[in-house]
Amino acid sequence: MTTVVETVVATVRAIQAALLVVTGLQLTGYMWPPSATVTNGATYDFIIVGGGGAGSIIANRLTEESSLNILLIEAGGDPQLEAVLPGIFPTTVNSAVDFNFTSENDGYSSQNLKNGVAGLTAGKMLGGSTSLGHMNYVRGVPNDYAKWAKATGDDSWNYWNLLPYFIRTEKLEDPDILASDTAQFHGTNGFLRLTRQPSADNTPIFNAYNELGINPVLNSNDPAFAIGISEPMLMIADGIRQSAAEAYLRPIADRPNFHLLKNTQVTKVLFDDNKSAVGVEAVTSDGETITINARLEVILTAGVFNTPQLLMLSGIGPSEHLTSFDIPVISDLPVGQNLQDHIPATVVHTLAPGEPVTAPPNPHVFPVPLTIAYTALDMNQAYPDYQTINLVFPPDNIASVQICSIVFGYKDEICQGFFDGGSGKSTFFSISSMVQPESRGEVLLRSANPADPPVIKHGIYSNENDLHKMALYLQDFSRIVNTTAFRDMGAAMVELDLPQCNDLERNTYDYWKCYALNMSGTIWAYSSTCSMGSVLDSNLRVKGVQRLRVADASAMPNIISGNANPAVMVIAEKAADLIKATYGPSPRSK
Ligand SMILES: Cc1cc2nc3c(=O)[nH]c(=O)nc-3n(C[C@H](O)[C@H](O)[C@H](O)COP(=O)(O)OP(=O)(O)OC[C@H]3O[C@@H](n4cnc5c(N)ncnc54)[C@H](O)[C@@H]3O)c2cc1C
Repeated sequence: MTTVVETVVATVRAIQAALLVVTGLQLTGYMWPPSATVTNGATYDFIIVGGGGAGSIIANRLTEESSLNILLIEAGGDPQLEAVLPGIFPTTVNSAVDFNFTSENDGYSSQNLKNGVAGLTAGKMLGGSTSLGHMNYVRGVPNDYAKWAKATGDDSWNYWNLLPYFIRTEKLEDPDILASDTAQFHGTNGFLRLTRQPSADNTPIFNAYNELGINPVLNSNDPAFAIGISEPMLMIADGIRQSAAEAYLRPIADRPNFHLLKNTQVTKVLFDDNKSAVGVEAVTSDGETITINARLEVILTAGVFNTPQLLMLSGIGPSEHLTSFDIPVISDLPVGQNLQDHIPATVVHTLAPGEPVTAPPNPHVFPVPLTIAYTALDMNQAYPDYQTINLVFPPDNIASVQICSIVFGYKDEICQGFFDGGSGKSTFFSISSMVQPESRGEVLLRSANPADPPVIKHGIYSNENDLHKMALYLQDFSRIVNTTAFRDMGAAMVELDLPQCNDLERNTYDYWKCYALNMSGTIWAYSSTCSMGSVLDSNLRVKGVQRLRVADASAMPNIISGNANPAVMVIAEKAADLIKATYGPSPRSK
């Protein structure tokens, strides 16, 4: 007999196939800048590789200087309907607009995920992962950025010096926050429109957290906020996803100095004898290999997995690893070596029928009521230990299966267990993630062929201390079921059949440790594979070579405790300023 999970997965696959057909109609084509005609041997002042979260911003800012000619090269094409409508993000996973990377099965962690691996989704289209991400906008705490300043030895990377960049990016449209004392920390004239989606359904959740000593917070981007629960800002406005493509590329479509080459994969950065980056090699949509010259700089913004792969293919990386693929070494650097990710595990509670009442689905909004809590075992800490994303699903709602099976990639029997356990009731779906992991993974070359995906060793729980801490965090979170607010809603945790943990007494440290080890995958906050301080200097320049920068999520020295994208945006905004400062107002004279 076909299970609910199998039916839902088959339905999503059918929707994806239908959307692929709709793609041919190019319904969203009018929204995006057209592709330029770029001939073999053409020259631009700057070449930006990757039109995602960071690359779109840098393209926007550099083309503000009318004397500069900018080429942005993007491996994917236009974001289609599923990437524009915020409510149907699960249909983008494992589709044509996802690079579909996975971690390697380490035979240890993530064993209750399909094939024992985490699905490391990465967007392949204009806007990159911001065109398929989950649109939450939480910057993290000043302590995160203090670590950046320490790692780089450059105070310009601390939170307070980055604050003008946060402000510059934002166009906050939430009336409550704008009327509050914390409005001073936000911008209203930037490109990125931000809203919130308060819901009465979250009230019991706030009450439960309050009982645990975790207070409701209006603004999760208040720099004084480290511990608390809030309805976060969302990168959604007027029913449209505010991807980097929507926010930063659409408005510059008509700039004559902006050139965009879509559906083209850069395969190598080219250097002269002085180790100066002079251009790139790329494969166009019709399979032609071309070279394009950069008069001033090449800027890599291909994301956490592709940027290190591209660097290594170009001779920049760990020398022994490159030599094993007969790649001549130009600069021996620990590229790919510092991969970090939040470490999440999902717990589901059922609520009594009718508790709470949720609105019908609407593709223009975030699909369910959402809160994010930041918690620490030591409540006096200036930074959180773990984050819990709380989603409330109406009874027998298949969206919960989509999130479980497609987005998180849990095995069918796990998602069926969640679904059956919640039958006839609303469910409270909580994803608790360690936000300051000590574990590290790595990105390696699979071969010297750019068409082969990189080897990604996710590395979660490679540091045993993380597993110990995660057990404590899940045990800490489990207290919620005993709050009056949850008891009033008849809440009960859904018991899963976890072969690895079934012999352990429920709710003990050992049980949660087993649960964490087997239920943890990814929450897509990956960062730091080409970190400032080791691979890059604090001006985002690749060490040991000239005229080459990296300015995407891979540049972070360490992961931040919020969502990744706000941090990526400030890196990109600052990169643009650094580049403008280097080349001055008349770059052609340099
Ligand atoms: C499923 C998911 C959910 C997320 N949810 C959130 C969230 O709720 N909030 C949040 O803040 N962050 C979220 N993130 C993270 C956020 O989207 C990323 O941190 C951010 O997009 C990273 O920006 P980037 O520029 O480093 O990479 P990307 O945005 O991934 O952009 C890289 C771009 O480079 C292109 N590219 C790659 N290789 C090449 C090549 N060789 N040649 C040419 N182009 C190339 C890609 O196609 C892509 O467009 C999420 C991410 C994912 C995957």
